[in-house]
Formats: sequence, structure tokens, C-alpha cells
Amino acid sequence: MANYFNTLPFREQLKQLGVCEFMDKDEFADGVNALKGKKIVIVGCGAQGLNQGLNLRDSGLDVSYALRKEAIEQKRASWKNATDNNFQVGTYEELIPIADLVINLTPDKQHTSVINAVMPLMKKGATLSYSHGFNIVEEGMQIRKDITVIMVAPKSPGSEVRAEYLRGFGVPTLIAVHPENDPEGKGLEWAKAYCVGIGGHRAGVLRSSFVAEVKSDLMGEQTILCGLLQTASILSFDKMIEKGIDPGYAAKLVQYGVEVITEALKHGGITGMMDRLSNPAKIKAFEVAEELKSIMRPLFEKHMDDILSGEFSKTMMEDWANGDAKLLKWRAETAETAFEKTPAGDMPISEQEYFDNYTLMVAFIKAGVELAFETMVDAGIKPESAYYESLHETPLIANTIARKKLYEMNRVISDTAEYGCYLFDQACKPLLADFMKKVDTDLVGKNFNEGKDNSVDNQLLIKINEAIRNHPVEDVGRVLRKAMTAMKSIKAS
Ligand SMILES: NC(=O)C1=CN([C@@H]2O[C@H](COP(=O)(O)OP(=O)(O)OC[C@H]3O[C@@H](n4cnc5c(N)ncnc54)[C@H](OP(=O)(O)O)[C@@H]3O)[C@@H](O)[C@H]2O)C=CC1
Ligand SMILES: CC[C@](O)(C(C)=O)C(=O)O
Ligand SMILES: [Mg+2]
Ligand SMILES: [Mg+2]
Repeated sequence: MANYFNTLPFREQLKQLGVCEFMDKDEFADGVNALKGKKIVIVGCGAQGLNQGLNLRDSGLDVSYALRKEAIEQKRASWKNATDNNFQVGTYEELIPIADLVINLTPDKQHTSVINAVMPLMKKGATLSYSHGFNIVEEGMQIRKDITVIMVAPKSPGSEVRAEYLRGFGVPTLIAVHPENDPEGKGLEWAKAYCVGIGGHRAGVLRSSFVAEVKSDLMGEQTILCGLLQTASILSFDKMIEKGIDPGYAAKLVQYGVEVITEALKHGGITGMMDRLSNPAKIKAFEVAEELKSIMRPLFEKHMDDILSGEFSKTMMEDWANGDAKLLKWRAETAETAFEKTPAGDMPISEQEYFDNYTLMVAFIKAGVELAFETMVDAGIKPESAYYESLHETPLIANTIARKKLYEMNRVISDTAEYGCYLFDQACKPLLADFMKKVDTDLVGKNFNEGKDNSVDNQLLIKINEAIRNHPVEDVGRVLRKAMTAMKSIKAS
């Protein structure tokens, strides 16, 4: 199998990278009807599998789970997930032949073997779905020509796909039909119905391509979503300890701060988040973010280049072939960081204090979101897609850190995202070493405004406000958030 993207002529690569059409709410007026009465079989009951299945069933669809024999016999976590929630569970042989729609929600590294096992059992004319197109785009998997191949990719961890659905909202979702596999022309209708079934249409849906989804998804998860949140959390915690801040306070500020700060981002964009700071702190955060952007830009660009060239997927697949040696080593190292091992204290921290005492994280988030957005758009990914993959998803990942720190984030995201996260983190920390030497507790750990006269240069403030509001991520964000009429607030811990 060859890398599908790399086999495409250059112009076709650009065309597929740029597929991105924001879908009007009216296009979902038929709801889940295209899938009513169809037999939906999900392969795998993990992070996405369980949560998507729960939403689809609550939306009135017929869902069951095909698990490998050993998982059923040994009553593994996936079997428990499914049976505790009263889903029908069976082997591939029992369930795949009767499925109209097979949804592959196993880890990307298993896709080739899972598809090779499942495809011969699928009935003629059935549909196969993915939530990430790695197997098709980076591995070049070929699917039987009678099978329709679609993608419904929620821009969020599985836990938040469920949590947002239960809040009456949803998560932005990319849908696509593989151009090589749409023999009956039904792919789009089925993808739309599936997307409604998981609640994606309430947050915003882009008609995308497998190529655009893969290249943008890998970029978002490696940089702003997971890599930078990991780097910024560890560096912030370590700095506070170095400066003598109480460890329990430092652990709490970092664990919950990112969720509180990015909640402002979700509702009001970078502008809304920056507006939560005092004027002097906003000016400082702006300047710090500019410095961070100039330090980290080459790293963001390297990640995008390696993703586009296939270098990233090649090296990750080498690790798959090597029994995940690097992934497992990096995972173990992350579990040993002082941040991970220090319990959050029980002192109260008000919602505003998270902004006032953690200006550094505001600057990191501004820098990371803007850099990820700029780098993706420069590479040919459309702004709407880049917005979902950077700004909107950051708070959804932050929710997982608030639950159980970086351990929880890395547990809940895909193995593919986790591998890329560690790769970024290892390259980013040394880049930021000199910058971090200059950071003091006014930026992290104590109130930025304390002991300062709080005067500001009006002209400078006006210029900074304009620069924040006129960034292209804010332009597209204002439009996309207008469609998010059902977005709900989550309470600060
Ligand atoms: N994690 C996330 O939030 C997101 C994931 N995605 C995509 O969704 C897909 C699923 O990812 P994710 O939910 O993280 O996956 P998980 O790691 O949570 O999947 C675990 C499930 O896959 C099964 N599984 C593992 N290995 C095999 C195998 N060799 N054969 C058959 N089944 C196997 C496990 O069953 P068993 O008990 O048998 O081991 C378990 O049910 C991926 O394509 C990912 O990129 C997309 C958006 C976000
Ligand atoms: C964190 C990145 C993601 O793509 C996701 C949750 O959207 C993943 O692969 O887990
Ligand atoms: Mg993703
Ligand atoms: Mg991903």
C-alpha cells in the first residue's frame, strides 16, 4: 500500500486539501432518516466508539458492537463498555454480515488489520465509515468497489462528543465521502444522517475530504491541542515550584486554569479571552504571545511540513512496527513529571483569579491558536477547518486536563494524537528554555496587577485591541460562532 496523498498529482493534492464547505442547517432537515431502520455496527468500543454509539442510539438508531473474539471471551474494557450500556455485542462473523453501516472506531494503527478482517464479511453495497482518514490517506487502504466509504470526524475527544450532546449541543464535525468509493451516490446522505445522530449539526459541519481532514487533524493535535497544552502546563508548573509557589496551588492553577481560560476562548474567541485580563495584563500577554510566536513558528511549520510530506506518518508507522516503543516510553515519562504527581490543593481559586494569576497561559493559548491557524491556512487548509481544529477544540481538550491532568488528556485522545503530542513537546521545551528563564511569578502564580500602578498607554492599547480583533482566526470565528446558537457554558471547578 502506498501513501494515497503522495500518489496524487500536485494540483489534485491542493484541490483535496482545500475541500471545505460550511453546511447550512437546512441541509440536515432530514435528520437521521437516511439511517432509520438500518443496522449500524460499530467496530471497537473505546473513546469514540462508546460515546458515538450512545449518541446514535439516543437519536433513535439501531446500534450494536462487533468486537474481536478475545475481547468478548476475556470480558475486556470494550466488552464491559458495551454490555454495561445494554448494547448488543457480537463477533465480527456474527454482526458484520448483517450490517448496513460498519463504523470503524478502532485505533488507527489497527485499521489495516481490522479492515482486512472485516471487509470480506461486509455485505454487497454496505457502507464503511471512519472518524479519521489516516488509513485511507496515509496508508492507501483500498476498499472493495461496491462499498461506500464515508468519514464523520468529530473535532473533539469522544468524552466531549457525549458531554456536549447531553448538554443539547454538539461538536463541530467534518464529513466526507471517499471519491474512490461512492458507487451508489448515497455517501453524503448517510454521512449527514450519522452526523445528526451524534449531534454534530448543532455545532457546525464542514463538507471536507479525507485528505483535508487527515492533514488538518494531525496538525491540530500535534501542536496547539495537545502538544502545546502539555508543554505549557509542565513549564508553568515547574516555574511556580522554582519560584517557591505552594505546590498544591500551582497544581490546581495549571490543572483547572486551562479549562477556565479556554472557556472564554470558546465563547468569545481570542478577543473574549484577552478581554478577561486587566488592560496592563492584556498588553503584557499580547507582547509575550508575539515573542512565543516568533520562537515557535519554525516548529509549527516543521510539523505541518512533515505531515504534508508523509514523513510524520512514516516515522509513526515505524514505531507501530516496533511495538510502540517510543510511544510507551514517552507515555511513562509524562506520568513521572512533577505536575502529574502533585495533587491539586483544596484552596479556593475564583474564576477571575485563574486569568489574573495565569497570564502566561493566556499568552500560550493566543500564540498557539494563532500559529496553528496561520500555519494550516498557509498550507492550503481552509480557515473554517483551521478554526475548528485550533480555536474551538482547544477548550474541549482542556476539559480532559481539568479531569485528571495530562494523563487524562493522553488517555482520551487517539494514540495517533498522543504520539504527535509527545513529539512536539520534546522539541518545544528546549526551544523555550531561554524564554522561560525570564518568566517570573507576575506571569504565573501571582496576580499580574499586584504592586503595579496599572497605567496604560492608550495608543498602544488601541493598537493591540485592533491587532487582536483583526486576526483572521477572529474573522472566521465570529461567523462560525453565529451558527453555534445552542452552545452551553460549563461551570468552573
Ligand atoms: N480518541 C478520540 O477522541 C478521537 C479519535 N478519533 C479517531 O477515532 C478512531 C478510534 O480512536 P479511539 O476512540 O481513540 O480508539 P481507542 O483506542 O479508544 O479504541 C479502543 C477500541 O478499539 C479496539 N481495538 C484495539 N485494537 C484492536 C484490534 N487489533 N482489532 C480490533 N479492535 C481493536 C479495542 O478493543 P479490544 O478490547 O479488543 O482491545 C477497543 O474497543 C481512530 O481512527 C481515531 O483517530 C477521532 C477523533 C477523536
Ligand atoms: C486530540 C485530537 C484528536 O484528533 C481529537 C480528539 O480530535 C484525536 O485524534 O484524539
Ligand atoms: Mg481530531
Ligand atoms: Mg486525531
